[in-house]
Amino acid sequence: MDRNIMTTSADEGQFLSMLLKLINAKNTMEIGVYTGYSLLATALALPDDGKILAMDINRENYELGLPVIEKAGVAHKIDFREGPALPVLDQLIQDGKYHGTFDFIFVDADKDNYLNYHKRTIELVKVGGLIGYDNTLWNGSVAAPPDAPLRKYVRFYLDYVLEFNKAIAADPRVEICQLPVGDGITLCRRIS
Ligand SMILES: C[S@@+](CC[C@H](N)C(=O)[O-])C[C@H]1O[C@@H](n2cnc3c(N)ncnc32)[C@H](O)[C@@H]1O
Repeated sequence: MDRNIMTTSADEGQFLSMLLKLINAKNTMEIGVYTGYSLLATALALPDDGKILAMDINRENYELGLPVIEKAGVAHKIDFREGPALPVLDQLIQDGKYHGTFDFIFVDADKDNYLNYHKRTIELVKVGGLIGYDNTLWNGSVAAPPDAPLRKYVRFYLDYVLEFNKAIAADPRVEICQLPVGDGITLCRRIS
């Protein structure tokens, strides 16, 4: 199975929930929804008037998990947009009024676009706010020797993940912390 369509693990869901409560997040974004596991964890952790702008190229998978979100009574917090996330982010930036407005942005979509997402999310998250990038340990492959046997999809995205990890570590606009939760989550706190 393509790792791009697997769900966040239970420990990541618990971590997200705890984190969002700790930072009193209200206005959030999720890039890469799939069937909505991390979306549900986020929606449950936000206050009743909290918001999640959620994007995915596939609405069908989102709708598969939607009854669970509805049953949990948190669907009203979600604004789901079907389609590639980059044009939506560009639109928000162009609009102007969304600059520095998000408390938390969770990125869990196409790994080859993480740097493109970062160029945009850094403008949209508030100073002091957090961006979480999922899968930055990439099945442990980021620390594997060059000749390690890797599954095809892991090998395919490895260079993108390595490039992203290097770039984010050198970005003076954020302080980062890479956590060994699930498949690795890198938290970036915008500092300027
Ligand atoms: C790993 S899954 C997301 C899992 C979800 N966060 C969870 O925890 O259950 C990645 C998702 O990213 C979506 N995706 C891939 N490329 C995308 C793009 N360019 N824009 C928006 N979503 C995309 C896929 O359709 C897939 O549903």
